[in-house]
Amino acid sequence: MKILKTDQVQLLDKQTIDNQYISSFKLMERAASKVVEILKDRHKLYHNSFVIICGKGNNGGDGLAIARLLKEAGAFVKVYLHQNKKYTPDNSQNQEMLDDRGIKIEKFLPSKHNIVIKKDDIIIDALFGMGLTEAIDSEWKQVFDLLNTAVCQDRISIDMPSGMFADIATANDSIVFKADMVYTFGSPKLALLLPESAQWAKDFTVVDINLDEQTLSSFETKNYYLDKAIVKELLHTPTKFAHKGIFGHSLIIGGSYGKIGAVALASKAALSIGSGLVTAYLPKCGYSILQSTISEVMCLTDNEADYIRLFPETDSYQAIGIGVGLGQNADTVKGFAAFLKDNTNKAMVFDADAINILASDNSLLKFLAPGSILTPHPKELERLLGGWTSDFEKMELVKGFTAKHNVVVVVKGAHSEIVLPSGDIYFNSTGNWGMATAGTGDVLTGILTGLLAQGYNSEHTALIGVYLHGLAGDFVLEDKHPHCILASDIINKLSSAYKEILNLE
Ligand SMILES: NC(=O)C1=CN([C@@H]2O[C@H](COP(=O)(O)OP(=O)(O)OC[C@H]3O[C@@H](n4cnc5c(N)ncnc54)[C@H](O)[C@@H]3O)[C@@H](O)[C@H]2O)[C@@H](O)CC1
Ligand SMILES: Nc1ncnc2c1ncn2[C@@H]1O[C@H](COP(=O)(O)OP(=O)(O)O)[C@@H](O)[C@H]1O
Ligand SMILES: [K+]
Repeated sequence: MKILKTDQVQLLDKQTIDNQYISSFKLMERAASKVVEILKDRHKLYHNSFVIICGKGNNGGDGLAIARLLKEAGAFVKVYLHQNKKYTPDNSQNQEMLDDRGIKIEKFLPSKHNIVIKKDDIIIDALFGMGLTEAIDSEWKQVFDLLNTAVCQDRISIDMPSGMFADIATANDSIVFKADMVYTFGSPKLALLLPESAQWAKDFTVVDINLDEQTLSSFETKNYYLDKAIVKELLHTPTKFAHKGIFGHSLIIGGSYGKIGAVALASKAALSIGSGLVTAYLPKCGYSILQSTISEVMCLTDNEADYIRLFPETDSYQAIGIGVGLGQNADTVKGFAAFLKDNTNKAMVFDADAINILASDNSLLKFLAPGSILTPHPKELERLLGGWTSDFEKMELVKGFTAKHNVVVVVKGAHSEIVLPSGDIYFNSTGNWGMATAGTGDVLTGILTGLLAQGYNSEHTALIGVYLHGLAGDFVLEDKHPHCILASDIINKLSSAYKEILNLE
């Protein structure tokens, strides 16, 4: 799914109105009724009251329409409207419709408001949406302070949390509504996908309002929301004559004393995603552990007992994943550098300490084979690139890195960002906070290595792998609370993830 910029969203709204022969009022009504349908699932309409805070524009118009539809559905609503000289036509029309139905609108000024929130209320923020052009003025502070601190049942924003920009950074000290849930129209807005937005948007749902497909497909974008449709297109379908040679041989290099489990997880994940054969290369101390943990994985050991000094030959392998549990012993670091220089044509998956070693010696970066995949979590990324002042700046830095070194970087997180050498970024849509637990990154390394072994190119590998990893994590929630997820549970659900994408039972 494409992630659109503000001007594209505005054009798309306009084209939808033209091409579907509907009025802008009708489109607003469609948007409002979709939100009310979703609200019916989120809340028992009769149990709570909705306090709807509306602005002067079409975001406020949405709020007014939602108020009317909620009232018609039997909910108790209280409507506040920013007092203004001018309202958009659809906003005014919705005001009239509320008047006609005897639904009272309380007007307020930002500097002098009469808004009251009670503990059973659900706040709906419809003050500013995609029309936000500048940071909200300090005269609004007391309104937002009240809305953000009042004890209530739920905080919902329509389209965007008011005060938050959709595709540029919002300063940390800005006046912004803090939403538990954002119902955003058409496509996810870029800012909603970035970790720094979590302070204002805990979660979001994309509300499909049937915007014009033809216009949508004509838009250019560098940013995508990685969804099932994209991944389904990329998956290969093996024939009945397939043999394990076709599915490739993966090599997982890693492990040090006390960190053999990381290699076990990555190796098992590589096998479980479909690699034909998997060999693990680890220090001697890992031999018995690995062989007794996973019967299907072959094992090669270094001469050292507790860490890796000499790295293996790679000719027999179609894919290599390196770094999990590796450690940074001086001999390991030396061996790793030599190994990189010997394999400048072999695209690999780099994780954990492999990334840390690259970060501590930038001169090694030039030896990365084109098409390599690096999977840093934010701390590792910081070591690699230095700091950044906002997530928007971070994206630009990563794009510069992937273009310069011709590699794919997966910035791991809630919406892991897959950054391609072209500068295209795919934000993952699967996964949950229960995956923030030991070893889940090792599982991802194994998945990516196993996909590379099957002949997927690096870009497709990263897209498929990150999506399936998150989806498998979501399947674990069918029988476990997020706190109880173990990395190995994710491996066990890879089959469900594959089946879901291919619509198999
Ligand atoms: N037909 C359409 O175009 C549709 C629009 N929709 C809604 O319309 C919204 C966009 O509406 P608008 O373009 O009217 O804009 P908004 O309602 O988001 O903002 C209202 C107005 O506030 C002003 N403004 C911007 N920044 C301000 C600031 N810092 N302080 C004070 N005033 C400021 C601007 O003049 C802007 O037009 C979307 O977010 C969505 O909620 C939906 O109803 C779907 C259909
Ligand atoms: N809040 C979250 N929502 C979804 N996925 C998450 C979340 N937090 C972490 N993850 C995923 O969990 C994995 C964690 O990887 P990593 O930090 O390397 O863990 P480890 O080093 O323990 O293996 C990544 O794939 C990341 O995208
Ligand atoms: K809003």
